Amino acid sequence: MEGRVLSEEEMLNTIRNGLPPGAKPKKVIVAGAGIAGLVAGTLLLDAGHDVRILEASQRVGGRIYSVRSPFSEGHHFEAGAMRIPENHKLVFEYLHKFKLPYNRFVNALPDDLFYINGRKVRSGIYDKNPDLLGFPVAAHEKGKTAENLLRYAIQPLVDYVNEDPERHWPIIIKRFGNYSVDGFLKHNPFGRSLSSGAVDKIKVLLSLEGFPELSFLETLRDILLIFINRKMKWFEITGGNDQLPKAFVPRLGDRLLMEKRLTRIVQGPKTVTLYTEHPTNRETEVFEADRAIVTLPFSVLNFVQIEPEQSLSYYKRRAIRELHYVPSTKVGLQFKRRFWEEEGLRGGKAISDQASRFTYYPSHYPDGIQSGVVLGSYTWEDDSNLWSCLPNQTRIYETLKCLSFFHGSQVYREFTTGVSYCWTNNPYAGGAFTMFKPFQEQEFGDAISTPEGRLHFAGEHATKTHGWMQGSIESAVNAAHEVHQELT
Ligand SMILES: Cc1cc2nc3c(=O)[nH]c(=O)nc-3n(C[C@H](O)[C@H](O)[C@H](O)COP(=O)(O)OP(=O)(O)OC[C@H]3O[C@@H](n4cnc5c(N)ncnc54)[C@H](O)[C@@H]3O)c2cc1C
Ligand SMILES: O=C(O)C(=O)Cc1ccccc1
Repeated sequence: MEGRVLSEEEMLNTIRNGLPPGAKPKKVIVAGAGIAGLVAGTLLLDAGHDVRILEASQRVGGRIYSVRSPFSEGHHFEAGAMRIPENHKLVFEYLHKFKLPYNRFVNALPDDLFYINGRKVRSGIYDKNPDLLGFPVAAHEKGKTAENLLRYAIQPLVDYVNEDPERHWPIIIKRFGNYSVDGFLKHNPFGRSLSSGAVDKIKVLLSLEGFPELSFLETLRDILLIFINRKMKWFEITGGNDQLPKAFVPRLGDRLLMEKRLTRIVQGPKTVTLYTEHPTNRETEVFEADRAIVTLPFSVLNFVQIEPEQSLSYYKRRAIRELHYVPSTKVGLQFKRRFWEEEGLRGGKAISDQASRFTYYPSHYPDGIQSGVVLGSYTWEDDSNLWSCLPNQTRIYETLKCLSFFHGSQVYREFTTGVSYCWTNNPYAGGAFTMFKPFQEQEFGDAISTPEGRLHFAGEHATKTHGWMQGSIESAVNAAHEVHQELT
């Protein structure tokens, strides 16, 4: 990201101690009350600026969304952000700041269930005999797990980055930013090409199946280097991740203005003006400020008129038009009894080549109850598009059908209620998170976060940590520093 190179230590220090003193107070409008808007707004308010946050919906949190209805007994399911890797220090800094309790999110177990190519195998058994799943790999690829095969393909790249990440990542992006997932694995630039069967094995087992045409480097950075790290510990906020965005509300009070959908921005010589509309009664309002921080996903920002158009650079306007948003659908199902635990699944997951793809079992539930909520299906990209065309009840029925392949007909007897959520259909998100397509990172990656006139930009798209709460917080701290230090 050009112009914003705060180190992790500087960002942690800002969260702990606030923005540096002495800046001239400004009128600041923040568009969007997701975690990025809440962080940026609170930091600037605490530093003495006159802040308002405009949010289109009726809740804070955006893509952090703990769904509690129609579940009973204190249950919920995470329609958005569900797990926090231990190295996402900015997220934990806020969990500690707000004294929010958190517990382990059990991302993988040796008892994880695979139901692939018509074969049902436990993860631990598959590790010992990777050919059990029947992928048509080449002779020299036999006996290797999906992780082994991936590590073989990416090791020269990983070694080069690890030599000097700061200097080498930009070189890697220039050299390999045009590779897709399929392209890099099947036409490997290091002479380590994999067969189609081996690439399919990687995509099905390492959750890349939805991403074949996306930027390989992006999937490497956002998914592979994190998810294949078996030593990584994962966490979740006990009782629901929405407690994090909600924790900002008391400090913001009436500076948080809900049901104000941003429709137009006009940049003037001395001020910036934001126009909003009430989502239902269409009442319009006007807000003028010295600076504005836009945290809307670029997907939905396409519906906001920004004037004069030339006040945005060509590359920024192109990024807003072209940046890719990953579709994602989740289905949460409540059961009377946590039958999966009898199969060793206290947390952990099931991976299938059925439409459900990924299933996650609860790592935690309210004390003293027998029931449990399972994330029955979690899909991305093309896999999610299969579900977005279905009504809620059909999604629930189809997910139960997939789960019955793992757990038998008891799933129907134990099922009590469920709900699904499709981010493609959310008018304030337009998808789950950003991921670059080939070439996009080199062509306009740096333009995403750069300020333009009196407009600043934050959100998960405005970092290189796409798809994580950590990325949103990184971008928010950087944007808050930018606005704070501007002289006018
Ligand atoms: C399915 C899914 C799974 C995920 N899993 C994880 C995970 O496990 N761990 C993790 O760390 N992260 C995960 N993430 C990513 C994480 O949720 C996001 O990176 C983060 O919440 C984004 O925050 P944000 O503030 O950048 O954007 P958002 O949360 O999208 O906030 C933008 C806000 O702007 C509002 N808005 C939109 N349009 C307008 C408008 N016109 N006017 C006014 N307001 C508007 C929206 O309502 C929203 O509140 C996941 C996301 C999804 C969708
Ligand atoms: O952990 C998850 O489920 C996420 O959605 C995080 C993520 C971020 C970027 C790519 C894929 C998944």
